[in-house]
Amino acid sequence: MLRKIANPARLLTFQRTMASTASTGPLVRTELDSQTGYATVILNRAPVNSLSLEFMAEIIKTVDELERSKIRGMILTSPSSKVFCAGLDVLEMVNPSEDRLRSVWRNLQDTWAKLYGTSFPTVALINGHAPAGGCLLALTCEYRIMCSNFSIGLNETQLGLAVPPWLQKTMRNTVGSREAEIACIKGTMFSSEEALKIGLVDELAADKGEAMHKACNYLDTFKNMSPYARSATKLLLRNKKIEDMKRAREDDIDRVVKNVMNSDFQAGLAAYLQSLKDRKK
Ligand SMILES: CC/C=C\C/C=C\CCC/C=C/CC(=O)SCCNC(=O)CCNC(=O)[C@H](O)C(C)(C)COP(=O)(O)OP(=O)(O)OC[C@H]1O[C@@H](n2cnc3c(N)ncnc32)[C@H](O)[C@@H]1OP(=O)(O)O
Repeated sequence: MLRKIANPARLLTFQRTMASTASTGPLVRTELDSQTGYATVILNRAPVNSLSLEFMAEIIKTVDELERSKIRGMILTSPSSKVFCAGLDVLEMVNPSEDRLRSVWRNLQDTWAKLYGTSFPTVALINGHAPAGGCLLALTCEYRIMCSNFSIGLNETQLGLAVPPWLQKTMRNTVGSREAEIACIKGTMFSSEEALKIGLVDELAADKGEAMHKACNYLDTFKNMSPYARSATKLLLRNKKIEDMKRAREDDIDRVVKNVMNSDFQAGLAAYLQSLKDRKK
C-alpha cells in the first residue's frame, strides 16, 4: 500500500500511456505529495517489472520530468507484493537484432546514469525480489530500505553475463571492495537480512507501510538543508563515475553485443528460460 496522503487534492499524478506494454496503465506512475515535495515513482510493468527498452525509456523520461519539477525527494518502488524489479527483460536477449540490443544496453546505461545522478535525494523502497538489473536500480539510489523475506544481488554471472565496470564500481562503493568482488564474481543473491549485514541495503522493514515511513524519514533529514549544497556534494561524489561510464560506453556496448550474440550464451539463456518455466510446475 502506498502512503496515504492527507489531502488527495495534493496528489498530482503524471500518467503517460505507452505502446507495447502488457501492464494495465502507464509503465511508470508518479505520485507527487506537494506538501513534502516527495515523489513516489511506481514501476508498473507487470508481472515482474522486467526492464524492456521502452520501460527504461519511460523511467528516463520520468526522472527528467522530476528534475524539471524541482521535487525534494524520490521514492522508487513497485506495486507488486513480490517483485521490486526482475532485472533486464530476458526476452530482450533472446536472439535480438544487433540494433535493438545496442539500444537496450544504451538505455540501461542511461537509466543507471540518470538515476545515479539525480539532484534530489533518492530512496529505493525494495518491496520484493531485486535480481541483477533490479539490484542495479536499487544501487543507483542514495538509500535502500528493503522489506524482509526477499532477495537482492547482481547474479549476472550465474546467467552467463559479465557485470560491467560501472556497475561493479557502484556495488564497490556501496558494500566495499572485498564484498563486491566476491558477490559480483559468484553472482550471489542475498536475503534481505544478509543484504543489511553487508551494507547492500541500509534498513529493513516488516512491510511496505513501514518501509514508506522510513523512506520519508530519510528524505526528511534534508528538509532544512540547502538543496544546492546537498545536490552539489552528491554530484561531486558521483559525476566522475557517470563520466567514466559515458567515456567507455561504446566499448561496453560492443562487449555486451559479443557476449549476448554468442551461441553458447544463447543456448544457456534458452535453458535458463526453461528453468524459470519449470519452477512453476
Ligand atoms: C544484455 C546484458 C548483457 C550483459 C550485461 C550484464 C550485466 C549488467 C547488469 C544489468 C543487467 C543485467 C542483466 C539482467 O538483469 S538479466 C535478468 C536477470 N533476472 C533474473 O534472472 C530474474 C528471473 N526471475 C526470477 O527469478 C523470478 O521471476 C522472480 C524471483 C523475479 C519472481 O518470481 P515469481 O514467482 O513472483 O514470478 P515468476 O512466475 O517467476 O515470473 C512471472 C513471469 O515473469 C517472467 N519473468 C521473470 N523474470 C523475468 C525477466 N527478467 N525478464 C522477462 N520475464 C521474466 C517469468 O518467466 C514468468 O513468465 P510466464 O511464465 O508467466 O510467462
